[in-house]
Order: sequence, then structure tokens, then C-alpha cells
Amino acid sequence: MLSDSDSDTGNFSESPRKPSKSFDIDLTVDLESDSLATRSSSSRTKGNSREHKVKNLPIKDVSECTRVLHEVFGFSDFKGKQKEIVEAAYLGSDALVVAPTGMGKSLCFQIPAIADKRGISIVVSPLLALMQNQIDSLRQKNVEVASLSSQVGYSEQHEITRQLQLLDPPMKLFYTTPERLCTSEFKKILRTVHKNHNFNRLVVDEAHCISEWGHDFREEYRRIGEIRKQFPDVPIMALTATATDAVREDIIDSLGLDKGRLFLALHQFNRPNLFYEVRYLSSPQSHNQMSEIFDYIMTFYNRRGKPSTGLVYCRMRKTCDELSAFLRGKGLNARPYHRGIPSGALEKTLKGWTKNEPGEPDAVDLVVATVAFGMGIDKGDVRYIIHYDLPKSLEGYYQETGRAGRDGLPAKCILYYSREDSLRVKQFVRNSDPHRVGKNGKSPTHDQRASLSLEMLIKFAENIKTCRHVSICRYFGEIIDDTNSESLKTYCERMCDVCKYPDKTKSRITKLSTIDDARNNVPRRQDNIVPQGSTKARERGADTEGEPFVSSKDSYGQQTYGAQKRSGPDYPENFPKKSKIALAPALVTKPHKSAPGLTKPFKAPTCVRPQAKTLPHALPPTLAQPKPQAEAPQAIPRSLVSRPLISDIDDNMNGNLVQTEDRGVSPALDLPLVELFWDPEHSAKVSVGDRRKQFESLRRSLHRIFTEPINYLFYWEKLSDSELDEDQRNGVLFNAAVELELSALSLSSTLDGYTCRVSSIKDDIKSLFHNGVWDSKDDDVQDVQEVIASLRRCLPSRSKGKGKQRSS
Ligand SMILES: Nc1ncnc2c1ncn2[C@@H]1O[C@H](COP(=O)(O)OP(=O)(O)OP(=O)(O)O)[C@@H](O)[C@H]1O
Repeated sequence: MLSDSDSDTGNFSESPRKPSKSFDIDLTVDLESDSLATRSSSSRTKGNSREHKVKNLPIKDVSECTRVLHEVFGFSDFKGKQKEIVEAAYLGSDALVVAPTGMGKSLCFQIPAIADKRGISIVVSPLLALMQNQIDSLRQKNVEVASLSSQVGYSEQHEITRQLQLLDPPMKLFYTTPERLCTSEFKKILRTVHKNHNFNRLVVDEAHCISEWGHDFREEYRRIGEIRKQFPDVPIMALTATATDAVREDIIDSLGLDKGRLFLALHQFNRPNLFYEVRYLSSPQSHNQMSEIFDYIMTFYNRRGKPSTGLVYCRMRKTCDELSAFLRGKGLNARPYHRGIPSGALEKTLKGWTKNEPGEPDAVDLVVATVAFGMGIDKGDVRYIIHYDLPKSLEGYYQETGRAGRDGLPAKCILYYSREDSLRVKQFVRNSDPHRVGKNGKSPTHDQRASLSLEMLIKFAENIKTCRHVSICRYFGEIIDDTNSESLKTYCERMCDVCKYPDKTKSRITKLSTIDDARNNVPRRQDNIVPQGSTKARERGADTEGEPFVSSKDSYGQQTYGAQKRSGPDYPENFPKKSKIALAPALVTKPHKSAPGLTKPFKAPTCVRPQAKTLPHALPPTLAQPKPQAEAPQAIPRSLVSRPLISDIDDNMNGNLVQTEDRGVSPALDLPLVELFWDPEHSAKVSVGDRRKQFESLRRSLHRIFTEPINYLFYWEKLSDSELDEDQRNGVLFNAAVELELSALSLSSTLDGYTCRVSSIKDDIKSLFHNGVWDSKDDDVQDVQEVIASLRRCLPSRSKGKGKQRSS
């Protein structure tokens, strides 16, 4: 067998360009140089100084790949298009591999890397856990592999860096993150590796992260294309499980893949062994849902006669903690998994789950996880995957359910769906950072892309006519003729609720609440709630005589908040009869002493509360002031002083911020006085009394954080570029409470749902104590980010620098 690793970059006659998949041409040998024509590309050789020219290179023998498959991995046959992909890569083609979860994409680059007689494949991977998983598995097979990440100690990093630059480095594969790959120090190392003819190929795993259309877009992934520019002769292989046409195009463009010589391997997306089912909820009622999940798991165990490995996905960390505690309390061997848990505990959970042998002491049957648990988790016998709530995209859902049944045996995928939850996710997506605009204006903005994918997921969930398998595959671009029952059978043989029990599914969907999207037009506080009489209000045509808050905008659609109808128990008798404004929020108010523009403060007679004593230092006076520890003790409200300090907060396994916070001695805070008016007309589902109560508790939660004795300066600085005076700060907190309460109301169709929503927002507010959440982009702190966004929207306009910076 003849072989060598890094061949010449172009000192051979140009082999004719053949379309994708015809990599047999790649075997063409340049007689002059004896090197393979596999790297040939005029575009790639441009700018290359031919330092790679190596004479008398032997032809590569692709049977080497099969040998590796048998001897290193112990498999008798290739799966899917593995053989073609592996050989094309071995021979030096660029390759784009789109294959369903569990197909065996890792082998597509591991085999050629091992088959290469010398040199290294550099693998870019988005997650440390994913890398570690592959590294561990390769080491078990005695494959030399290395990685550089923050988890590697300094001296080891030094040693690995040295080895990488040897003339004959020991490792076959080197794993790194996109962030490290693009640093100038690492590029310097790469230059040496390349100069030594050891840079065999670049592998981009989970390549959908490159795409602006991808659900997991990662800014740093976009920069990987720089490697193609700097090392044009180095072949690139990109792999993903979820690439629509748009994502594929984006990957090819961004990485600069050579379309003329690209090996494109597309597989069917269908996972016929997965049973998809959607369970409809009238509204998210956590206790019922948790009990139902417990019952489901127990029934499943009983049917199989033994515990089975499973996964429950939740969007929020705290739901993971609560649900896993609930299930553990009921005797199940469940553990939470999210980024708020220390890495040691996560490793233990992962190990217990991956190596799960029921009955073994450290075995974990069930992991309750956020999306942090996913990519790269390769366990064959996962028998069920439950989505406690709605993921943010169809791609995400497909990838997460893809963890099930990787051994080819049947597995169940259950999605809990309620319209309230879908509205909530929509709101997240809509409000998520919209600053990323597509390359050359070609791609849509981030929120358009994300909204589209979410919309498709919602359609998938609510569609009870089309087979779930077909819906998914169509989303990824497969053309399926649903009039042909034979071809449909290849997708689904009664392996989804729609196909297996259509009538039951039809009756189940009637449970969904009738809440519709129009209700989700939660007004942006700054846009539509204006203190009566203020300049802004006047500009918008506010009634300075009596209507407290107004909006002249009609973009709030069907919202009919405000002073439109004058009746009901809470409605003041003497409220002015004339109603000028059609659209205004239900809650109208004026923060005490704030809003200097208020020339005629509105007094709603029935709603004036008893004069609360306002402590002078309920909010710290200015940002420039010395830290409050130095202040006289009486300057800080007693209830705050007695609260635990930030350093006491338990940021461990269960992220028990809530508990710690609840240890505070007094829940009562003396807040600045406000005058309130609530329109009962628009509080049909939830009484004015309940709303007032919940509003006050939201407001209290906000005040606790932003008067927090140790860190409040940090919080205010995070929110605003400029200093705010006391009135302004009171105004911000007040307005944010208004906005958050409205948001909870608009996303709920029952009192229970509303109360549950407010309590969840309060937990999010408490999470602001964790300094890390302020700048976090993690999916599972998105609720907290929503609270921050709300606060920023409520800043006076001149101090909105931070908010703008985020979204510009
Ligand atoms: N040729 C093969 N024969 C048998 N099993 C294989 C073969 N190739 C891969 N596998 C097994 O299939 C499983 C899935 O492989 P792998 O993790 O590479 O999938 P993947 O396509 O990367 O999935 P995901 O996108 O979900 O990460 C692994 O357990 C792997 O050992």
C-alpha cells in the first residue's frame, strides 16, 4: 500500500472538475510529481508558496480506511454513506456531510485521520463536553488524540503545543474550540504544523453553528473561514445533522468550500425508530405535568419490566432542578444537568447516565437537562426523551430527540405543548438579540430566522393531520409525496401519534387553550405607557385632563387596555366620562415624586393606597456615592440589611438562589408611594385584586435586587450608561414591574397560569444576583435576559446606552 499524508498543493496537472460525489477522479495521479490530484484547485493554490511540494508521494490506498473501520473501531461495515465520505476525505476532498443524528458522523473524519500515515486532523467542536466524549472514546481505542481547552492545565498545554509543532507529531486528531482556533497564537502554531506538512485537514463538527440560518449560530464559527484563506490547500470537512438548504449554502460560502470538488453527502433525515407524540396542555401547571411525567415513566418501566434510560429537556435551569427533585422524591433515579451546576457534579451525572447499568450504585436512569446536555452525547439505549416545554426551534427539537434510539431500537419522544408556552417562547425569540443581520443582507435578521424555525415547530406541534416524521423531513427540504402510501410507509409505520391513534390525537388537541397570538402583543413599555401629562404623553396626544396613560400607536392591535370602558367594581365613580384613547395599558400609574413632566397628577380615587412610609434610602441616591457598606446602618432598610450577602448565595448543584433569597427576614419592603389605577374591564381572567397583588410582589422583587446593599452599583451600571437619580431609578423599577406584570397577564389564560408566570418572573429577578447572568448568552438564562431587557426598555432615553449597545 502506498500512502503519505500531506501531499503537494498543486504541482500537478489540474484534474478535470467533476461534480460533487464523483470523487473517483480524485484518484488521478499527477505523474510529474507523483502526488495525488486531490488538493488540486487553482483557487486554493493561489497565494500558496508551494512550500508543501513533496516529490514522489505515493498514491493513497483507500482500503486503509476499511482496515481502520475493522481494526480500530471493530465495525464490520460502513453505515449510510460513510464509506464514500471517508474515502473522499482521505483523498483530500472538501466534504459537507449532512446526516441524521446517530448516523455515525464522527467516524467520517476519525477514520481518515487515523488512516493518514502522518499529520493531524484539526477538529473544531463547539462544546468541551462533546470534545471530551470523543477524546475519551478514541483513547479507549488507543488512538493518539489531544485537545487544548480551558480544562487543560498550563504545563500540559505547553507540552501539547510543543508536540503539535514537531516534525512528526504523535497525535492523529487535535480537538479545539472555534474561539481558540482563530486566536493569533494558535494560528501561529498552525502555520508551523502546516509548514511541517502535518496539517492534514480541518474538520468542522456541528457546522450548522456557522450559519446565520442555523438554530445554534455561533459568532466565532463564522471566523473559521479564515483558515481556508490562510491555508488554501488544506481540505475542510464540515458535518451537521440539521442543515436546510439555506444552512448548507451558508456553510459552503462561509468556509469557502470548493464547490467544484466538494463531496456532498446528504442523508435522509428520518429516524423511523422514533415514536413522536405531542401531549397538549390547557395551560402549564407544573405540578400536574410533573405528576403526569412521573406516571408516564413508571408505566414505561413497568411495561419493559425494568428501568430505562431517559432524558427530560426543560428550557430553564430551575425547572430542571424542580422536576428532578420531584422525580427523585418519588423514588426515581433522576439528576439535573445544566450550566449552573459545578462541573464535578455534571461529570458524575454524565458518567452515571452514560454507563448506566440499572442497579449499579452510581447509575443515573434519568437526566433532567437544559440544552447544555446534548451535542455529542452518544448513548445507544436512550428509550425516551420528554420535552417538558417547547424548544426554541424545530432544528433544536430534532437534534434533542435525536439522542433517543441510537441503537436502532424503538424509542419514544414526547413533547408537552401548550399555547401559553408557545407564546412565551415566541416572546423570547422576538426579543432576543436582533443585531445579527445576514451576510450581505442576504440572510434574514436573527429574530426572523429564529421566529421562522419556532413557527415551524409550533405548526408541527399543532398539526394533527400530517405524520410527524413527514413534517420533520419536509422541513429539512425532503420532497415527500403524501399521496403515495407506500412511500409514506418508509417514513412512518404507525410511529407517531397522528398515524397511530388519529382520533385520540384529535380529541387531545381540543385541550389547547384558545389563547391566540394577538394577545401576545405585549406592549413595549417605553412605547405605550406614558405618564399622563408628560411631554411624551402630550406628543402622543395624551389627555392631560384625566386619562392617565395613553398611546397613539395602533400597533398594539387588539389590546384594549386602559380607560375605555367605565364600569365594574374597581372603576372610580368620578372618572372623567370622556374617553379619547382607544389603546392604553390596564395599569396606569405615576411613580412618586418622579416624572417631573407630570403637571396634573392623576388621582384614581378608589385606588389611592394608604400612605406607605417611604424610606429615604429605599434606593441608593447616586451611582457616584460610596458603596453602601460605608453608610450608616439606618440608611439601609432593615429588611435588606438582614438579607444574606451576595457571597452567601448558594450557587451550587441546585442553584438555590431562591431558597437563599427566601431566607431574608422580612419580605416587606417600604417602597416609594405610587398611585394606581386598574381597569377591571381588561382583567377579565384575573381580578384587579390579584393583579395588584402580583404587581406589588414583582415590584418588591425588583427593589430587593436594586437596593441590594453590596452589589447594587454593579447592577445599575450594568443597566445604564449614565447615572440615574433616585426618582429615575424608582421610575425604572416601577415601569419594569408594570411591563413584566403585563407580560405575565398577556401570556396567561387562567389565574393559575398567571400566578405561575409571575412567580417564575420573580425567580428570574432573583437570579440577577448571579453576576454571571447579566452578560450570559446561554439559552437557559433567557428568561433572566428578558427581565434585563425589560428593565433597559424602561430606562429614561438618555441613559439607554447599554441597551443600544446590545442591539445595534
Ligand atoms: N459503521 C458503523 N457500524 C456500527 N456502528 C457505528 C458505525 N459508525 C458509527 N457507529 C456508531 O453509531 C453511533 C453514533 O455515532 P456518532 O456519535 O458519530 O453519530 P453522529 O452522527 O455524530 O450523531 P450526532 O449528530 O447525534 O452527534 C456511535 O455509537 C457509533 O459508534
